[in-house]
Amino acid sequence: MRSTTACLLNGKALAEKIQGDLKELITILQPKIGRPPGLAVLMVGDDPASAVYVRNKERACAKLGMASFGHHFPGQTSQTELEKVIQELNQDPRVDGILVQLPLPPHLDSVALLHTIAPEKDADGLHPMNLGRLVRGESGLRSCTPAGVMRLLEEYQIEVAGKHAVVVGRSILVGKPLGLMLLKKNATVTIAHSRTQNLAEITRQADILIAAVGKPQFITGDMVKQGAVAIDVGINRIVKSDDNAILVGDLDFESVAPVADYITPVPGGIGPMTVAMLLYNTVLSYQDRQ
Ligand SMILES: Nc1nc(=O)c2c([nH]1)NC[C@@H]1CN(c3ccc(C(=O)N[C@@H](CCC(=O)O)C(=O)O)cc3)C=[N+]21
Repeated sequence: MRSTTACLLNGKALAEKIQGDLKELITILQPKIGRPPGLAVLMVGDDPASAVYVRNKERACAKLGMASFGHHFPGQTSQTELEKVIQELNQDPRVDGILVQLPLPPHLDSVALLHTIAPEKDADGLHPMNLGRLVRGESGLRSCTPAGVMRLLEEYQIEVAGKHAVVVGRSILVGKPLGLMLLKKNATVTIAHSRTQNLAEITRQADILIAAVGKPQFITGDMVKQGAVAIDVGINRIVKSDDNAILVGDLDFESVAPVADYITPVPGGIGPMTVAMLLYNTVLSYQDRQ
């Protein structure tokens, strides 16, 4: 047994630093451009977790001097109506970034909606044009959560080239784009998922292990190699026996931290980085559209 525990990758602190830098950049750009950057956030229905994230995003915008345009629709809003709103936002000169909060109610076709967003305003990097650029290794707007993971690794000067990165989870929001970003940085990438056989055998090979499965405390210490970098993308609200709710990740922090060299906490890890990268994308598109 080692007596040491992993070094914490402080996403909250880095997110604050990034937002401070963006605020300064906005102060310089705004007199030239004549308006602040604007982010439109579309939310459909009343998922309480989504409502919290949307509020966080709007608060962060306000702190930076950005304009946010919140569009909250009832759960039964039609595809056609949402597409119409997105088309108007595409044309709206005050709007630099458009984000459709996922997941959407099941009657809506989220892929078709994401296709409606103008690629240059696609703050979430989920339009096929931006995903295609990512596949080709070209520059473009990048999905916020995976971009946040890469930025955090960079900040702590964690070597990616040549390392074995194992991403657990294959979602379009995180797993797939993150696999491509790691590949671009010359990692050897494995994407594991719910149908992977002998998962622990594979995760134990990871120099960099990323948990993005959406299952609370799913990855335990015995699945992690000594000295690995453990990144937790999960955010799960669980209710304890005393009825208090707490946030936990997809990593079992207690058992992973003693084994890993670096670990991200939840909260305070990748969550705040996601918000910072969303604001970063919006400011990039603000700068580029002039
Ligand atoms: N189109 C789309 N893009 C997204 O980026 C997107 C989405 N849909 N749907 C939902 C998920 C979730 N998400 C989070 C953002 C910030 C925190 C965050 O700030 N978390 C804080 C704690 C927040 C709390 O206390 O609940 C932390 O980890 O420290 C968490 C989760 C973005 N998502």
